[in-house]
Amino acid sequence: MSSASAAVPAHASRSPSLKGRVRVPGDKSISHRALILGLLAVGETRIEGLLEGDDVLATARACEALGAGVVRLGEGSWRVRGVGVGGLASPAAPLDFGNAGTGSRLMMGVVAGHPIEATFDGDASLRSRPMRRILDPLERMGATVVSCAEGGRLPLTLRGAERALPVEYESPVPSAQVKSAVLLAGLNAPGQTVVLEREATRDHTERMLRAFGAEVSVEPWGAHGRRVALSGEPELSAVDVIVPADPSSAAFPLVAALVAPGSEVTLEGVMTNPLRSGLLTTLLEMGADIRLENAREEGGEEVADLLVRGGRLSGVDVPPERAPSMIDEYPILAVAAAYATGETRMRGLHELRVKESDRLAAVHAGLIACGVEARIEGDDLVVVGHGRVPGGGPAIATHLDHRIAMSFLVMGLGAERPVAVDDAAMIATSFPAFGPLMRELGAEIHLEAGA
Ligand SMILES: O=C(O)C1=C[C@@H](OP(=O)(O)O)[C@@H](O)[C@H](O)C1
Ligand SMILES: C=C(OP(=O)(O)O)C(=O)O
Repeated sequence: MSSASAAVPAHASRSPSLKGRVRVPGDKSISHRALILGLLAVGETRIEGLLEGDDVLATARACEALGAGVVRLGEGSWRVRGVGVGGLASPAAPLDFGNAGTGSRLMMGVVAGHPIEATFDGDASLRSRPMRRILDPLERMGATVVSCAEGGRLPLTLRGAERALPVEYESPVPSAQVKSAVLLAGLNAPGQTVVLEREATRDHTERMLRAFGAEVSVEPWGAHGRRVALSGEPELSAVDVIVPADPSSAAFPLVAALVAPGSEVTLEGVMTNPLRSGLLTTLLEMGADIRLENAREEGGEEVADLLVRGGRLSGVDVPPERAPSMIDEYPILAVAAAYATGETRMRGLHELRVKESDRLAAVHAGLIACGVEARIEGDDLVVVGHGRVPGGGPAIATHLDHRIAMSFLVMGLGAERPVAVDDAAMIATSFPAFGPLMRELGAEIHLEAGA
């Protein structure tokens, strides 16, 4: 459905020390959720610091199509006039989610809980991603898949339940998107909807549902998991949401400062929610000089300023149970590992195969193209760092994946020869100001067409 936009080739070359103080844009997960809960609440939700990336803008359009009044007042400042749980209308046209897994999957949960019908579509990357993990629990709650592409993929038409049923659902995959879709469907079901997760995943939906007035209980479950229970049919009331800076975007200037010698960079107000902080834990284990300053709370989330200084890194073993707290950060961790000394083994990365691209394969291929020693062993990625990266290979294939593009551009900042990527256009999905922000710090990153 989304027409393929023209590719934007880009390259990065060895840069002087990075210096400065910057704030990366608002968190993508929280931005999607703020709009969606704004749609489901009664009254006007005021959002400050919304990420204005393509993924989130697609969710804003979908909220409008389902009945919300959505207005942009200024940079990051948005208002959503909601229709309330139960008040949604069938959209007149298919909902185009572009590249966004989170937006499409969470909205499937919303639609599943209402007696309405909607068609979901997206770009070639989103059309290739598995949706059965979402559809299985939603069908149990009473939704019907009217039509879909092979294997339950997009384009897909979903008819929501006439009367949604509460479920107790144990997700076979560690996924905040699955958990969130079930909870959002459960909003319009009587009684308790329960999600059991063997490994705790990001908890923004639970936190925000509470802030909007829903009753949500969270208890430990198993060795690393949680039991999340929502009381259905709450009246959600509009609140003000302040979106903290996205740790998954901060990861790029953070690792850039670590690999460009002599760098000193401060990243302001980065969210430090423990369920999003696996990269920070891992980099500290590798010996990175990162200080958390001015720790505080913003909009119901912990945040801190991160002061990062370049220096030596050592290889480490990253345990599989850490994966949910850094699932989107493995591509950029692989870059840090390439500049480290010794072997880094990242364990249990099966979920990386079903992101915007097969990130395990894409990262491995990119590392090899940059002259870095790396191998895949089962679900593990092993990177053997020698403290230097040759670079200079063919353009890295990014497969419509923003994080692959940004990771390999950061790779180029310390490499002996420039690193090129075939297409940086998708960076606009999560971090539209990546190029200008990195250049402000002194990074030699150049995107064609002035992006
Ligand atoms: O819930 C969310 O906001 C997200 C959950 C994760 O996906 P999974 O739920 O598929 O692990 C993550 O990769 C994605 O970028 C955002
Ligand atoms: C996996 C990601 O996002 P989504 O699933 O929303 O496409 C990501 O941003 O890295």
